[in-house]
This record gives sequence, C-alpha cells and structure tokens, in this order.
Amino acid sequence: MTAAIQVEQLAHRYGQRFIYQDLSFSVPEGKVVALLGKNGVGKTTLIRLLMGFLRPSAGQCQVLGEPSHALSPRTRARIGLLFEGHLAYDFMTIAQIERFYRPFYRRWRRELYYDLVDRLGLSPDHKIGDMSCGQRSQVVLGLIFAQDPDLMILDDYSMGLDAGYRRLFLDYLRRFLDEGGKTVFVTSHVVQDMESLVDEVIFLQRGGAVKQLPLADFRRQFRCFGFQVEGDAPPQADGLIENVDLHGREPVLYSFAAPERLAAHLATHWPQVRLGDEQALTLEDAFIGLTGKY
Ligand SMILES: Nc1ncnc2c1ncn2[C@@H]1O[C@H](COP(=O)(O)OP(=O)(O)OP(=O)(O)O)[C@@H](O)[C@H]1O
Repeated sequence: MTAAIQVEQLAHRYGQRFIYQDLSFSVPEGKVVALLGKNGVGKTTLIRLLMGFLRPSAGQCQVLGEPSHALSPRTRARIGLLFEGHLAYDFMTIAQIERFYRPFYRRWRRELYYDLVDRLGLSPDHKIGDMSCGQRSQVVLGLIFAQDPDLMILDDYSMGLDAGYRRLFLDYLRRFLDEGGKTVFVTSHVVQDMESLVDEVIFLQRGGAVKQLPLADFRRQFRCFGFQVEGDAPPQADGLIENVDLHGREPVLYSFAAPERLAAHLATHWPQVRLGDEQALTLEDAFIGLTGKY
C-alpha cells in the first residue's frame, strides 16, 4: 500500500533538547490516522516538519511522495492543512478570503465553503478579524473542504468549536471520506471523537517512542484490570504491564496481554499481586491508561 506520509528515523531538537531521536511511522493512502499524545510531546512540531516549515535535525519525511522540505506547489495544493494561527489574513472578509484562495486550487468547491460559513449567520462582508475563535475555525475548515484535498492534515481541529460545530465538522469529514481515496492525518485532544472516525492510531510518547496500530486492535487488545496486593509492593510497568494507576479509587493495571498470559506473568514476576476483574474502558480511559495522566 502506498504511503501518503512516510517518516523515517526522524530526529528533531530545539536547541539542545531533542523532541524525538528516531521516529518512524507511515500513514497509508486512503486511511484516517490519528496522532495522539499528551501536551508537549511534539505533535505540532511534527506537522511543521511534514509541511517543511522546519527542517529535521536528522532522518526524513515524505509527503505524497515528495521530501517534506521540498514540497512542490502542485503537491502543496493537494494538502488541506489546518494549523494553529493558519488564518493569517484576518483583514479580509468572508467573501474576500474565498476569492483569494480560489485560484490556487484546481478543484475548488466554492459551495462547500459557503455551506459551512453560511451557518454562522454572518454577512459575506464580515471581517475575519472581527470573529470569535470558533467562527474563525469554521472559516478555515470551509477553506480546507473547498480545496478538495487528497490529504488533510488537521492539527487539533476542535480549536474553539462548540460541541455542535464539532459534530458538524465530523459530519463533513465523513462525507469527504465517503468520496474515497482521501487520507486524513489528525491530531486531537478530543479523544472520544476519534472512535467513529479513525482507522489507525499512533501514540506518541514523550521522548519520541511511538506505537501504531489499527484502532480496532487497540480497543480489543488493550485491557485494564483491578488488582490486590499482599504487602506494600504494587507492580510496576514492565515488558507486559504498560501502566499502573488508580481508576477512581481502585488500583488498576493496563496491558495488551490476554488475561491468562498476564496472570502467568504476575505469578512469576509479581507473586504478591492478585489479578481482579477486567474494567470497561472508554477510548479516553484507554488513551490515559496507555500514556498516563500527566
Ligand atoms: N520554537 C520552539 N523552540 C523551543 N521549544 C519549542 C518550540 N516549539 C515547541 N517547543 C517545545 O517542543 C515541545 C513540543 O511542542 P509541540 O508544540 O510540538 O507539542 P504538542 O504535542 O503539539 O503539544 P500540545 O498538545 O500542547 O499542542 C514542547 O516541549 C515545546 O515547549
């Protein structure tokens, strides 16, 4: 399968501080892939690298078959980018910005822009600089859908959108995906939105460790169990135990291992621990279980 994004042995540092040292993953064409990670792990930095706004300290990224630091205008026009501070032309009006963007894109779909933006109930000569944060987001999203891109890169699309507009955006995104052949690479802190949208997840940890797997596999394999300890030596994360934490008041441990394998592992390495019941997890619980609360 062709990769829309291919990242190989990527390293990036700000000053002396490495954000990642050896990051590799790929986003297959036609898939929706979410990059999830806690604040400050380097999600936005990665998008800057993918778009060629930053040059990596080492390693490489390819986007739609071109090196990210040398993307041609033609390839850039195939990428719909939602990025913090992206809407720089806030002196323009709703109508002016649409006219400004239109000539850059061969498949421009003006009706999609106005379909989203008309819902704001503002006149076409309303200035972008005089809009609320959520309204501006709506304008940016309208511009991105109108581009009809082959690849959408969305950095925290929920920025400022209220629950209704977030749903509206997700409905648009699903319709966009129904057209087929589209790839979406998304970062979000609204983990529950990912459940019905995403094919694969990439968990990025501080220091650059990554785990990529189909969302369905993550939901099926990643489990949470209560446990009891004899004495005062609780288990610690190890090769099989991903994390140990409190779920409410109950101590729990998280693992990708099946219960029998985990019980055998505990009997050998943590004999003072008795495995309790499996707990149901929302996607957000599972995300926190894997990455930790803070
Ligand atoms: N220009 C910069 N100079 C120095 N450090 C930076 C710079 N930009 C970002 N950082 C640091 O790099 C790390 C990664 O930042 P980045 O914005 O990529 O994280 P993020 O995963 O997108 O975070 P969030 O989820 O909070 O948006 C952070 O520790 C941040 O402080």
